[in-house]
Amino acid sequence: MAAVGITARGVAMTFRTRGQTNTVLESLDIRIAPSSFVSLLGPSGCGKSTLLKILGGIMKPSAGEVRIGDESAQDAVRNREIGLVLQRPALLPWKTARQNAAHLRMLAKGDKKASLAAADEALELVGLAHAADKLPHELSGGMAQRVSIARALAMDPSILLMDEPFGALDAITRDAMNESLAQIWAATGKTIVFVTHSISEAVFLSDVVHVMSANPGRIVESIEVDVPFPRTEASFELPEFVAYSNRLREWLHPSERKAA
Ligand SMILES: Nc1ncnc2c1ncn2[C@@H]1O[C@H](COP(=O)(O)OP(=O)(O)OP(=O)(O)O)[C@@H](O)[C@H]1O
Repeated sequence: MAAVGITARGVAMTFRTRGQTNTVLESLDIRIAPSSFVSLLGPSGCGKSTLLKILGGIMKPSAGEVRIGDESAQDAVRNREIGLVLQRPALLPWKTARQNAAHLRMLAKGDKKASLAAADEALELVGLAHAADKLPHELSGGMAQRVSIARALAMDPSILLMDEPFGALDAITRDAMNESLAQIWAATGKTIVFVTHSISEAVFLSDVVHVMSANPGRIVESIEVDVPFPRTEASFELPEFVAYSNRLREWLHPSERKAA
């Protein structure tokens, strides 16, 4: 499917639980360009995951409107335009990597042969073709997460939503996954919305980083990251990479700025 953009206007989200009202998001506007890589960065509990679900039509906001391309968010979900990758890969333990990668597409479309072909292509893209016949217990954490990315890609969504997909991985694996994801993005041109706590991950991957603050969650700054592509390990050393990281750190840890 062709990549599309997302526009959200006046989004608010209030949860009511056990008589308590919690306004998590308020008066939030965001515009995400087709084929862009956008990160939502902010402290724990500021509403990143809630915003991600609203942008992907998975959760209905209390107020405001979300458009995905020229459709309502609900229509985009119905038309299976949204791919989702979460922190835990949640693979079916009795299915091979290939069968897991094909699973959602098979459920959605019922075309076994085409689903397995799409899974093979997606596994190739995530660098896991050699492990297609392995069962989940034979995969490392990074490999399992690659399968979950392949599972989302096999659906050929217009938008890929990723909620801290590498948060449970060790630092070395995480760096490798980030390099792979940058390559996948370049190869597919998908619109990717990525939730993270990590400043360096956000700068490395994104062309726009939206910084969120808490209580209620708002976007306080949107930074276009003008670091040349393709980004590699060497990108971390570039003065502009360090400058963007410092600027984001000041937003996230204002007390450090005052103390400095
Ligand atoms: N379904 C829900 N019902 C009630 N409250 C919710 C629900 N989902 C989220 N919340 C509340 O909304 C707030 C924001 O949660 P959210 O998961 O969006 O934050 P986050 O920035 O992604 O956090 P983290 O980085 O820790 O994952 C939290 O206070 C959370 O308790």
